[in-house]
Amino acid sequence: MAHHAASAADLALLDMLSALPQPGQAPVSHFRHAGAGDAAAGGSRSRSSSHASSSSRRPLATLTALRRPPIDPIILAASLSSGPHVTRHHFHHSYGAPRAKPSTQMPASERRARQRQEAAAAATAPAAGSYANCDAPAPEPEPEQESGYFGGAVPSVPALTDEERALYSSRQAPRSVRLRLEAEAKASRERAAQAQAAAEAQKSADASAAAAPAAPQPAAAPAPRSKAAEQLSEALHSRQALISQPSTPLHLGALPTPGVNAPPGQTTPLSLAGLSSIVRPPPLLARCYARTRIPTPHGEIFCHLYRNNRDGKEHLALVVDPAQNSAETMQALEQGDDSPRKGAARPLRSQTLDEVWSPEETEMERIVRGAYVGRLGPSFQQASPAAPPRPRHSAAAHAAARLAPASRAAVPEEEETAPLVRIHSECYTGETIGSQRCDCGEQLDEAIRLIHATSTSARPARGVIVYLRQEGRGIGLLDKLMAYNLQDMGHDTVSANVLLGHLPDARKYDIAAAILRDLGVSTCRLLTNNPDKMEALEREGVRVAERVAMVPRAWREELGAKARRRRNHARRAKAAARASSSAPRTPDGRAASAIPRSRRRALGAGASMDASIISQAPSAGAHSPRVLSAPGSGEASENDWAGGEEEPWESGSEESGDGEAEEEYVDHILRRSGATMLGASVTRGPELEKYLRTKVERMGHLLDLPPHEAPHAHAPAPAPVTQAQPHALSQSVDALQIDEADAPPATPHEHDEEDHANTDPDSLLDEGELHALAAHAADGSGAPGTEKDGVAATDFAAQPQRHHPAQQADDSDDDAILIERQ
Ligand SMILES: Nc1nc2c(ncn2[C@@H]2O[C@H](COP(=O)(O)OP(=O)(O)OP(=O)(O)O)[C@@H](O)[C@H]2O)c(=O)[nH]1
Repeated sequence: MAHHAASAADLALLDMLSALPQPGQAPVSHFRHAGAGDAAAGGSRSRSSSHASSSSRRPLATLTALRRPPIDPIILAASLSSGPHVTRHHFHHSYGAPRAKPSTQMPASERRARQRQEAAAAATAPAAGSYANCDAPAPEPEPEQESGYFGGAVPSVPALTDEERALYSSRQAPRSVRLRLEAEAKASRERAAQAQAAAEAQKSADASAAAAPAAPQPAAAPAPRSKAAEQLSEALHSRQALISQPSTPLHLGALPTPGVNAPPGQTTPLSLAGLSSIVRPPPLLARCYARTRIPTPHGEIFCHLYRNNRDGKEHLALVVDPAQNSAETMQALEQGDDSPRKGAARPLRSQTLDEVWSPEETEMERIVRGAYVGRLGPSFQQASPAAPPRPRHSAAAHAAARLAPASRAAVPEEEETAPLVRIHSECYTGETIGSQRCDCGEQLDEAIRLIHATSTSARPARGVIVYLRQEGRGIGLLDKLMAYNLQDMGHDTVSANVLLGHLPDARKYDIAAAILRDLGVSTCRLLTNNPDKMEALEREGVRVAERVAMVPRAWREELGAKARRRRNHARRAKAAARASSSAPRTPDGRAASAIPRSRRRALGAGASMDASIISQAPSAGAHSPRVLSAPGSGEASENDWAGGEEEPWESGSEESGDGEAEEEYVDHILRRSGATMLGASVTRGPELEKYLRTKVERMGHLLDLPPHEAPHAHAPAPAPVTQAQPHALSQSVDALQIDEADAPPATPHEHDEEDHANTDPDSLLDEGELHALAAHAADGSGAPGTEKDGVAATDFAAQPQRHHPAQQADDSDDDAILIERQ
């Protein structure tokens, strides 16, 4: 590097850095902010002696303006103590004789004269402290009293201790070494290429001159490599070997994630330098750190907390499978009987949880983190059989193994027992504060409920919800909140994401697949409408045997109600004719008219909500969702939830007065639906409709829009908004306004329909109904079915109450209910 003379500013800076305190004065590195005491001290100080103090103290105004010390004390301390390689050009140089620093208070004429003097001196001799002195012989030591900047004795710099050296020394090789290594690596690459070319040339020459084989060319002797280069290449090779051998047992050990609480005494191949990031990310490893039982209103689940070496987040798996705690099954697994008994599914049990993390780990420690069998109790604590770390396969290896002919033969049996799986992404707003902008809370609740609903007399419920911490489709809560503001300005979820510089969906599912693999899930029935999730899982080696649709509750309710209204109309006409001869009675002998209207409405709505467990009508296609059977409704029903066929609980309920279907409904609607979270009941509203429509129309979600949501012929689907459209925002707001203006006015008939729907007996319970039910329970005539399940109707009066337009129309009905009761 070319050396140049230091300017006056350079010197001023160096002076300040190297200013050392006079005896009895505060050291430079203290940088005390000037307080009242300082001000007083400063005030009494003479101007001539203010040099040192101006270095160690800064005027109050400057400090206040900067709000920080003038020089970072840490950097200063590091440069003062870290040794020659850091401060070579400053610390080890002689600065020559001290020179007075131009004071800002100096008269201008004096200052200019001084500068002229300095310039003349600089022109004739190398400036003190300049790089020109680098290789000059060390100057004669000057008398001590003259060598100090202040004319006083300069205390010698204490020698560095080893600890300090270790603390401050850079771990990066000096640039010269790095350049040399690079050059060597390049040269060796070139030599290898030359050798290969020579070998190929030789081969072809051999082939052409078969009769007279040419004398072998002497191979180019490999140039001797430096030790550092050898080490580097060795580390790279072992890293690559690790990655290319997916079946090598990889003990998770200390994950390279900050804050990860790794079990002690484990070493990991991942600790091989930071070189992995140069080559490619290390193999994904996910480990279950804790498992615990959570009783939910839907049933028991086991919450597993996973950590991984990819994103530093704690993801969860909610597992439903009573078999996971069976000591017998675990024993069989321990003895190497990996194959499930005929017809029985392999328990959904975390492999990493049962591993022994260190030889020092006690049984109690294992139990506390969840590695136990049976049901924990004060007098029962049994650790799970200690599993040795088993080889974990990469996604690619898993996918390859799955496609092997032997495992293909096993697929049909697997399909039968494949657990219901949902990959759910965190949504604070939807799940925790009950946002009606999305249906995330509802979907999580529905997934837990559906998994429990798979329980039959022959087979217990079995399924997993992988709860990924990918808030806002992977863009984080902050950006999601900003996306909501853009949505309020007229954008949809896709264009809002794009405007914020994200993909419409920035999520990944590799960690979800790793978690599923750890739980022993290789084939699943996936609860989703999102084709990306299915593809991602397949790519990661988890087979999606079937898609089970997630139909928004509001849509099911609405469409089911419409169909039922048509059917019930005819029925009511028949019933009215019969009513004239004999009044219908309830199972407990009361006349139907004695049942509060709210309850009758609730009973009528049963069909729609029970239809919630029936997936979307099957249609042609590889991923057509299968219809799930309703709990207690017997066999799987092929009913079209949107309305053609009669639902099982409807048949005869009006005619026979059988209260079973009604109780089933009350059980479901009051105890189960929306029981887990604030935002989990039924999500509704125009914003939700827009959210869902965007998913279907712009993100390819496999969901049929209900008739009122189907795109209007006059309103073309909005074009995708890209970052290149500067006026995208205003265009889209305009489009929104046009949309509204273009909408055909509602006919009086439509209004009738809407009012009818709002007060229709098929609609869900609203606030008034809940109050009425609570009051009914309080006067001793609690709804049958609610008490049967151990949940009093009064409990539900305390449930979060929803306000929606339908409710206003219902208010008058609620008055009627109260009057009826009196
Ligand atoms: N960026 C963005 N994300 C949203 C918005 N509304 C909801 N989300 C997020 O979208 C995610 C919803 O994901 P999932 O519940 O897995 O559902 P999905 O991807 O729609 O697919 P399904 O499996 O069919 O339910 C959650 O992380 C929400 O936080 C929005 O307006 N913008």
